[in-house]
Amino acid sequence: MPEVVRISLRNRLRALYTFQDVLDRFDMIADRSAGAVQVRTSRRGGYVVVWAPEHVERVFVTHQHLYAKSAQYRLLAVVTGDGLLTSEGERWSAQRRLIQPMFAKRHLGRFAEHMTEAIADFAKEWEQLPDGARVDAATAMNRLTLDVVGRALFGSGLSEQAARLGPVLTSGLRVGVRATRLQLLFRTPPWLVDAAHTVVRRAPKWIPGIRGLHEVLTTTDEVVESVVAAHPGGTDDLLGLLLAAPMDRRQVRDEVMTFLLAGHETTANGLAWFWHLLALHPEARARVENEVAEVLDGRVPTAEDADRLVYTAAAFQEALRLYPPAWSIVRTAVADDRLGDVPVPAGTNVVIPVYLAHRDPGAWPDPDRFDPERFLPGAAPRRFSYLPFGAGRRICVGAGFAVMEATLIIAMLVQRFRLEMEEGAEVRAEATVTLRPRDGIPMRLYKVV
Ligand code: HEM
Repeated sequence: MPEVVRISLRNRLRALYTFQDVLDRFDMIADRSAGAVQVRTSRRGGYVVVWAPEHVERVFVTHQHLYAKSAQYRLLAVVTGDGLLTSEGERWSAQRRLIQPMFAKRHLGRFAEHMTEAIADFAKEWEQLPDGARVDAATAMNRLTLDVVGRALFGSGLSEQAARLGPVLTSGLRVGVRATRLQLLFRTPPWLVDAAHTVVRRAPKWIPGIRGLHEVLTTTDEVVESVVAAHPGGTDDLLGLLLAAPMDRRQVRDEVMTFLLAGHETTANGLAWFWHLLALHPEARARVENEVAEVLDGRVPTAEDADRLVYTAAAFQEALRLYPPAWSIVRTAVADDRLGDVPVPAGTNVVIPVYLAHRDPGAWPDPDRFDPERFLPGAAPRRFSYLPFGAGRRICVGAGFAVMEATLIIAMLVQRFRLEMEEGAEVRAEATVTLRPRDGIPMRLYKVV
């Protein structure tokens, strides 16, 4: 008999309106052993949660044709249009073929310069602060990663434009969180999700929530259009590569929005958790500091250096294990299937709780312990138990970009600063679109030179 977990209407409403910690619910599910459970939200409604590696492989790889991206992505498409993250079928494969080479190793090397310029500017600001100044690592990393992705996209000349988008993207994400919860908890019919596009663009602004979304859409459209118009073309930033590829302006706009949205909050949250973990583990911190000093000897790092900072990159990957920014990934079955004992009729949402897979004691000995050695060369994590970037053909196209970016950020900040946790600070994870620290990561900043 498949495991069945029931969730009452009262709890669903609480989850929707109070952002009550969904992770607690995951812990409850984790007590079950089969790695696949059915969650009932009403007599007929519900979803399936799977985290055993064989089920994860089936959904993402061997039977991926039976699973489409869930309707929550269609909601996101209100903002990102037909970008790589939200499109499906032929359109998606054509775009993936064009875009994947832009994230190839040889281009990453060129992005590294934009990255280190952005990090150096950010470090200059921190250098102005008095020793022991209080900083929120989460807000700081958000600002920095938006600048990094903005420069990689538009080149350094247009990076202030990306900064204008910061607050707008944050409010867009907030609306997205509510919409996603609603969709998962109440099984919104697909026609209603599709209608959301028209409703949001045409509805009167006085309706609660609509004004915010209108602002997100108009500001982003305006900024992206002005940046595309001002771009000289023929350059090797991402926008230059997109403009040189055979795609129309609308598609370029959608991909720019996709990179901005998919490429900054995730990396920022991964880094925020990294600084928190590093401050709690002085031994690991000493190893990172020593490696950075040995490999760089005080220099600005290059893309090749990022490859040599193996312990530093491993520590970041370990932070992504304990606090995966994409804490769950959802697919919708397009035909009937079965995952172990659990029947999956067409139309069912299948949730892969990445957070749970990353703390499964069967895959990770002493799973709650921060141990970067798990990712050093030679250590082989169990397949389909490490999913910070997803898996299969829809795996994150920016994974290499993100790991290089994080490694460069860590190296350049460790060269100049040491971050300690603020005394008495309480840090709590909150599962929204990304897994973020609910009240930030309050830290104290000390200069090391
Ligand atoms: C630590 C940082 C990051 C994390 C944790 C992350 C996570 C993910 C995950 C889990 C997916 C798969 C979603 C699914 O299968 O439903 C994904 C897809 C994607 N990510 Fe990332 N991401 C990160 C950084 C980036 C960056 C820096 C970029 C671009 C500059 C980016 C662009 C994308 C795009 C375009 C997709 C869609 C790929 C496709 O469907 O073909 N991501 N990301």
